[in-house]
Amino acid sequence: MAIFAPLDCFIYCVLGWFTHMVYKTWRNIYRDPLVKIPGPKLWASFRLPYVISLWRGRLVYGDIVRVAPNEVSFATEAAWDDIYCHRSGHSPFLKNPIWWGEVPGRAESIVSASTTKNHERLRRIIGSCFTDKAHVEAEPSVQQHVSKLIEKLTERVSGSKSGSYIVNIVDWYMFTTFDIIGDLGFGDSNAFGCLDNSTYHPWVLEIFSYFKLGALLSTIRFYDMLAQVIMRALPANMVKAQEKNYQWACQKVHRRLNLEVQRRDFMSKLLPHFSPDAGMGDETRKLSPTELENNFYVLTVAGSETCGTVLSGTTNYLIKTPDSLRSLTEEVRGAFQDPNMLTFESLSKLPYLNAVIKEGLRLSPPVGGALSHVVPEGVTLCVEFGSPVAYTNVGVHQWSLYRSATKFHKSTAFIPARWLEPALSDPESPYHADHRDAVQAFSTGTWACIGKQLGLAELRLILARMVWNFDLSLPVNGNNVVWEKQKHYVLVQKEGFDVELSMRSDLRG
Ligand code: HEM
Repeated sequence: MAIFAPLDCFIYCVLGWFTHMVYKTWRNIYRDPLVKIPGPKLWASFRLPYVISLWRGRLVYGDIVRVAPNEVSFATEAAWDDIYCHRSGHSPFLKNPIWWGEVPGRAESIVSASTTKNHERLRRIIGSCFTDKAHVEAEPSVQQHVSKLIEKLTERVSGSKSGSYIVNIVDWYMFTTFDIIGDLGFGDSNAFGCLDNSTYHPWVLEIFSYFKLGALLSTIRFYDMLAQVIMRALPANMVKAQEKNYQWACQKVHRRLNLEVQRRDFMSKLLPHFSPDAGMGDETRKLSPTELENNFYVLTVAGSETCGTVLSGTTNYLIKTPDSLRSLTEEVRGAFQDPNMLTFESLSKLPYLNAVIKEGLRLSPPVGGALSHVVPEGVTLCVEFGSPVAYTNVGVHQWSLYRSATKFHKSTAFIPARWLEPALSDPESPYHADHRDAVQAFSTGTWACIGKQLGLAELRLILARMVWNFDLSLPVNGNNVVWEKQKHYVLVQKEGFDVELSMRSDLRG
């Protein structure tokens, strides 16, 4: 009987692995059902180039691109419906579990629900926080925090000898959006106290660091064994800090749960759907305590960072396109003599403000990369490229779609007019043929943003109050940021930038 020495065994293993890799690469490039889909051969051969690109915070571009052996990124309007909307007679394209893996000890949330049934159930329950009635009831809280933002900035501007004050506006927007969500979510108008203290609450800062870390760790899940090793090797203090961060939010939830007050916040809407004894496994059941905790955690993050990004991006473009800023300022000031007249309802009717926001969502979507879903069996997608591609990861790449020169005239320029007359109805307008329906920054279909109405109302109110109260400009010596040069780790890694604020001349005291 031949006995292999350990060195021989090792060499045979390496040779075997090498042969397997060569075969796999050859098959990925020449025999895979996705071979007809355009994309760099290297990316089609291995997942590593895609992972490296994500690690570097860079997004990939192209209309339909095979970005990894089993992943295709779409920048086409049709893909919105194909991937994210219910298609009669077809199974749904479920979320890619790589990005929404289970966290041990936590119940599923609306964004991580692994089955359609549980997602439907959670969406129905959480939807009670976002009805038209809930929207009206949320307005006083939102108004209160936006007024505080203006008050704090006014103090700074009026206290400055030069008559103007330079602020890192990203921070101030984030202070505001987190304070709003802290109030609506935890029923505590000072849950984070960012505006009052003019600084980030430590919990918020920690959350920011987890965005990047979470995205990086998710990419490791593409390599199952490596992921297991790395997850086990994570420093204990890091894991502990993350758990502490989560527990802080849970405590806030329980504090609110025990408050015997009538508040028109998210909890007041969820209480009828909550039961401390709710068990698992029954799709009609009420929210259990751990579900309540995790879903509040998700709402807090989903409802703040996103709005902060769009406000920051839109302002960044506005201060660099003075004509747009002037038109917006004139519209808002011309429509309202008093800041109390700026309401959810009245602002929803301002054409230029809404065009500015649409353009802001186009050029600074909070989730720029593709929201990855998995193709179910028996479904065809992008038929021009061949056979059905079951189990392929697919998603609409918002950043590529919205900046595509074939879909938008002067696609990288900030032009609110593309959303208004005459662009809408005049075929002579260079913007008439723009693919406006392609812009779905809130996503669409089954998993679309449940907080869209609230998000839009916040964007309108904050932007409108800013230009109603202040003259905004790009400071000569301030910290500037080119929005499109920032890195993306699923969400935009926002760098702060400065805006110069001065009181509008007729309000100077
Ligand atoms: C400008 C503001 C916002 C933008 C652009 C935005 C964008 C998005 C996008 C793209 C998704 C889809 C995510 C996915 O498929 O995984 C989403 C989902 C979601 N958003 Fe928003 N969002 C915004 C504001 C808000 C606000 C204010 C809230 C709540 C307070 C919120 C709560 C949620 C929730 C709970 C989901 C998950 C929905 C589901 O899976 O059924 N969002 N949002």
